[in-house]
Amino acid sequence: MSFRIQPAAPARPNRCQLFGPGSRPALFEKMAASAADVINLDLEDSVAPADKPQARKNIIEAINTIDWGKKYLSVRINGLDTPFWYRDVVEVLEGAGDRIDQIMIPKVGCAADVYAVDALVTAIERNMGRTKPISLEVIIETAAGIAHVEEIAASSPRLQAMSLGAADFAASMGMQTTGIGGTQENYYMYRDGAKYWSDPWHWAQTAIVAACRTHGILPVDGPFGDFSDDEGFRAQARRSATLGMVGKWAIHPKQVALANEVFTPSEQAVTEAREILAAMEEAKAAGQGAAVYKGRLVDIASMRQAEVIVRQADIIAAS
Ligand SMILES: CCC(=O)SCCNC(=O)CCNC(=O)[C@H](O)C(C)(C)COP(=O)(O)OP(=O)(O)OC[C@H]1O[C@@H](n2cnc3c(N)ncnc32)[C@H](O)[C@@H]1OP(=O)(O)O
Ligand SMILES: O=CC(=O)O
Ligand SMILES: [Mg+2]
Repeated sequence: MSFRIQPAAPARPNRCQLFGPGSRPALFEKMAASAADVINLDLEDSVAPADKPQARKNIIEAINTIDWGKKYLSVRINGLDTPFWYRDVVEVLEGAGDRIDQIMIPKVGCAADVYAVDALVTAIERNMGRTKPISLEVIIETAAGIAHVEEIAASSPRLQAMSLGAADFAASMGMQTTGIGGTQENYYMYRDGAKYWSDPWHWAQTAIVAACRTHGILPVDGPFGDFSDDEGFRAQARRSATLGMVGKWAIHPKQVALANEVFTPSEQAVTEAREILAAMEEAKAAGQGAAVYKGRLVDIASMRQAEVIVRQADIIAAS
């Protein structure tokens, strides 16, 4: 227990983050027309080193000229272990005007990584007289990142979201797989001649969710590489939603509808949540802290659970 009240995460929809390489400007209009809540224009791993300068120019032009509607607009910079990141921040923030909302920092390994970017962003904002603050999101995708996840979650008031990056995470951890998210063939229990697949991403996801929820940050599931496997994507996304994550990346446009489907609470779930709240209001009016709803116990903790679902639905409805 703690006397501190857990801070709420930002009240904006973050069901799907659609990625596109900064070196493929032909995709930008399509990204803007998609149903993703968040757009991530990439300067990092989907852009070859020689293309980084042109990708920055493409992104700046796109931010300034395309109608992005209500989308939350984020640019993924290069990691702090590269010579590219500072120019990414300076050029994009100086060139992109007020429409850009967020900078995504990949491969964050400690709180000081976020501090360094925060310091640079703050200096640029002051120099430009920018009044709308830039927010930050980070990717946990290294052994150091997951080892320091809690201090990273606490690192900056600008920090709004944290994703698990399954591809780099697997590489950094030395995992014996080239699969990006989802079921891994060799990660199974064996009994009586049958295999039971388990979830190798589970513990990293729960560590991220706990750190995020402690500090009022949106926990997000990262990429699912096999974009021809809709059911695999759905299963991964449903596990993430059940664990407390609010959304998932799309690395191909066909994944956007799948993520929106999973991370939008169903009508049935919302109705049930509202009925639980009503049942508990009735119970409270009768001086009771517990009640029976559809044959099962509900009490004041059930109200908090129901409120999570109602809040998600309200945020989406208001967007
Ligand atoms: C894994 C670790 C990470 O860091 S993931 C994040 C970084 N990676 C990325 O940003 C990659 C994003 N995705 C892509 O670059 C492309 O979707 C890849 C996977 C290469 C596939 O491209 P392509 O072969 O063109 O796909 P396709 O022919 O099936 O496309 C069908 C229609 O959809 C379009 N499309 C493609 N990608 C996007 C996208 N990211 N956003 C919006 N639209 C996209 C295509 O242009 C094509 O459109 P049309 O039907 O021809 O009009
Ligand atoms: O950046 C994402 C990843 O999976 O790696
Ligand atoms: Mg990565």
